[in-house]
Amino acid sequence: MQCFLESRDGQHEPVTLPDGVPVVLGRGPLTRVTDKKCSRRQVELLADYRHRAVRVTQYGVNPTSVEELQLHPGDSSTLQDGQTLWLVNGCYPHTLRFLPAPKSPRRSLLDFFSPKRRPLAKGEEGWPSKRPKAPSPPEEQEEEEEDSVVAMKLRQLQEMAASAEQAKGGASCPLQGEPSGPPPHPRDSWEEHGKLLVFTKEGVMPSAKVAGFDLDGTVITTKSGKVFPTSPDDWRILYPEVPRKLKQLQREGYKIVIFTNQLGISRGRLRPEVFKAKAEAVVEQLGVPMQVFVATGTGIYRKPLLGMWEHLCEKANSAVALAVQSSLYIGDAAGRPPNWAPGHKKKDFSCSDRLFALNAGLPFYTPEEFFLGWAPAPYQLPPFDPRELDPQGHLYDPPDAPLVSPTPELVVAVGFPAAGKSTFLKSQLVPAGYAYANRDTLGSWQKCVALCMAALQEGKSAAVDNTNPDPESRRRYIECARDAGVPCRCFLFTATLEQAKHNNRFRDLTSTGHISVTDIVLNSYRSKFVEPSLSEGFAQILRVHFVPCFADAHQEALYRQFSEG
Ligand SMILES: Nc1ncnc2c1ncn2[C@@H]1O[C@H](COP(=O)(O)OP(=O)(O)OP(=O)(O)O)[C@@H](O)[C@H]1O
Repeated sequence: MQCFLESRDGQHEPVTLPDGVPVVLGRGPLTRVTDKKCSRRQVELLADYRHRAVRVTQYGVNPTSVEELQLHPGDSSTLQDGQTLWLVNGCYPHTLRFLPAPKSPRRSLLDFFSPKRRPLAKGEEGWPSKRPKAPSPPEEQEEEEEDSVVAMKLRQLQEMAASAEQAKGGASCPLQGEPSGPPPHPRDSWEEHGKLLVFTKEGVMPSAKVAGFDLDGTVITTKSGKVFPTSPDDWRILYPEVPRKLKQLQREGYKIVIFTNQLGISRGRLRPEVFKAKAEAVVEQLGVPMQVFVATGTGIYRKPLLGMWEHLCEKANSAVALAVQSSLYIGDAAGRPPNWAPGHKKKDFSCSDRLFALNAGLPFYTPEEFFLGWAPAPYQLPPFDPRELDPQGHLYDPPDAPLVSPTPELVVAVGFPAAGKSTFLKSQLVPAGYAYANRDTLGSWQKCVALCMAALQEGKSAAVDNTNPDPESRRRYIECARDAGVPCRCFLFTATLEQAKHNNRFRDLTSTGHISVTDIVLNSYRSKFVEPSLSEGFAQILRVHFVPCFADAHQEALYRQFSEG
């Protein structure tokens, strides 16, 4: 028996629903849904093969429907074989299919899977608006025929995955749910993907359920008692419970994976061979086949960013889809405050493990909670939460002020580096004809003043895109506007220091040609900052808020991850 959720409008390949393993679906690459009304974690689906049904639980804000029944957040309902699930707001219909062993198809695959059907909205002709009638024998036959075609398509995908693996010299890896089951990893191996190293121990099995662990402070600690190891063999297993618990997880079908940040490697403080030998020795001592992901530098692989997790999902689990809600992640960088438990005086050095789990949607535990059964400790998340930014938020205050002036003016930006000044001015003012002055590109503030003066004399407006933290830096432009006889407005960008740091990291990851801003530069802005005031000579001060807007879903997914612990 196999169970699939099939996109009725052919938007994506059928999603496998393993028996008893919760699968969370929503906006994202799996469903190809980009609609913001659909949460990334819209519904949880739990298949029950014995009753040929799936329990649907809504997590998202907007309604998911099971046939005619509209759910609310937290509601659950049962989806039966052949029934339709509308992912959100009556859109994105999916049919539940339980398949017996595949039969040989009587129809071409292409008949069923292509050409792509146009997405239909709920109620539109061609989609059931009511529960389907009890199938009569001919309908049953028709359904069986489609079923076998779906099954064959899946088999074909499996064969493609297997032959791709073979072509790479790896083992053939059937998709999850096939009777033969994926084979274990044949031999110990290391792979390198830029700033990512991956060790796979002989015998590792792919699985939908992953038990992920941080390394230092979670699975091992130093023998010396120092915070940092004093030599390559300065390590020991953190708690005696660790190997026992890992073996139990393995017996329960979890794949054990370690995710570790080792910035020292790219900083030249730790030789990769030395760390590799240590990782292999730790795995050996734990006595369980596992994978070890090592982020050797900054960038997308470094926790809390999801590069390592995504690599596991996409390239290192033999095409077996991961069930995030049934997986878990354990780490000691959990944002716990000082004295979080008796005898634990120090606060956690960071929150990056908890944030990594939050970014991935993984259930999270500290080592003490997981291995020792302690009660959850208090913790603090960073002050800036990229998940909370509202794309419908209002852009500036006061809201009744004109954004663009019909008569010439000079606009002076004030804000942290990476607050979003250039993006805003280039998208809002430059298209309206404002000349644009930026010290980074022109080279000096004198050249900025000259460019503004020239534009104003031509009867054009101008905008100055510098941080301008204090009255002295702003005065040059106020005087320039006064000399030209035009008003000068201040656009104060309200993004906080924490958000500016996040934006800066995002910019480093997504664009080239901009020098990364250091914390020293950001802190220098903060210490120089003097709130702009009308008394400096501004005609108006507009407070400009950061309203997120992204080129595509991939960029948004990256921006909305916590990027530093
Ligand atoms: N509204 C927005 N939505 C999403 N991302 C944004 C938005 N505004 C800016 N960003 C991103 O934030 C980063 C910093 O933005 P930007 O370069 O505009 O800042 P800035 O204040 O001009 O920086 P600097 O002073 O260092 O030149 C960029 O990666 C940009 O793509």
